[in-house]
Amino acid sequence: MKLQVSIDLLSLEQAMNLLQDVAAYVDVIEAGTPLIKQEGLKVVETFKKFFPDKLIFADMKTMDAGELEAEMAFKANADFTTVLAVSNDATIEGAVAAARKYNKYVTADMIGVHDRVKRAVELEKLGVNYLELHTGLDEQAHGGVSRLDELQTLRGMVKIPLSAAGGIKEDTIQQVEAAGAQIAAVGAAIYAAKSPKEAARRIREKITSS
Ligand SMILES: O=C([C@H](O)CO)[C@H](O)[C@H](O)COP(=O)(O)O
Repeated sequence: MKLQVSIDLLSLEQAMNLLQDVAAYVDVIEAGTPLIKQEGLKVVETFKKFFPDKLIFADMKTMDAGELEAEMAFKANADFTTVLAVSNDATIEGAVAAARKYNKYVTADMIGVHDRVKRAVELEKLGVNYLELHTGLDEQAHGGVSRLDELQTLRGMVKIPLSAAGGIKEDTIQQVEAAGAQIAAVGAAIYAAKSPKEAARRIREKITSS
């Protein structure tokens, strides 16, 4: 399982400072949606420029204009972009077309989807590369927790790789891996830790495969 650091900080400077400490422990660097909205896609370009060996994940959370927004992310050197699973199939198809054109990946973020099994099967047919089971920050603030049981269910339903995001911590990372995620996205448990470097190192240590 790959470890992704989700950077929901609000400035490129803060993000780069964080990465000096934690990049060595992660496989994927995520430019969080608020960070992209605050600073623009230059964050994605900068991450790739300074960390060319890492996969760069642009959390665009595209809801419309799928091909256009995915292309914007890939032109900024993202390896992954996200499209919201709740969006129209035409939006998903547009993002998939851009991913194929640039030979990159599109992840469908399942945030807000009610029938996740049904939508997962549809998304696989639409050609997305990854499915992200995601408990968003607002949902977490209202008691939402990681959906490990659903991760296992989806693992049995679709062949494409699964990623997990939302509230993953040092003491749950092994359950995420055991449930069948190929990527675990960890945000606050790293960037808001007293020592982000130590937190990232400990989380990395708990992952058995790579
Ligand atoms: O995608 C995210 C959220 O929608 C805000 O951008 C987070 O990066 C993702 O939920 C992981 O963050 P943590 O829950 O802090 O681990």
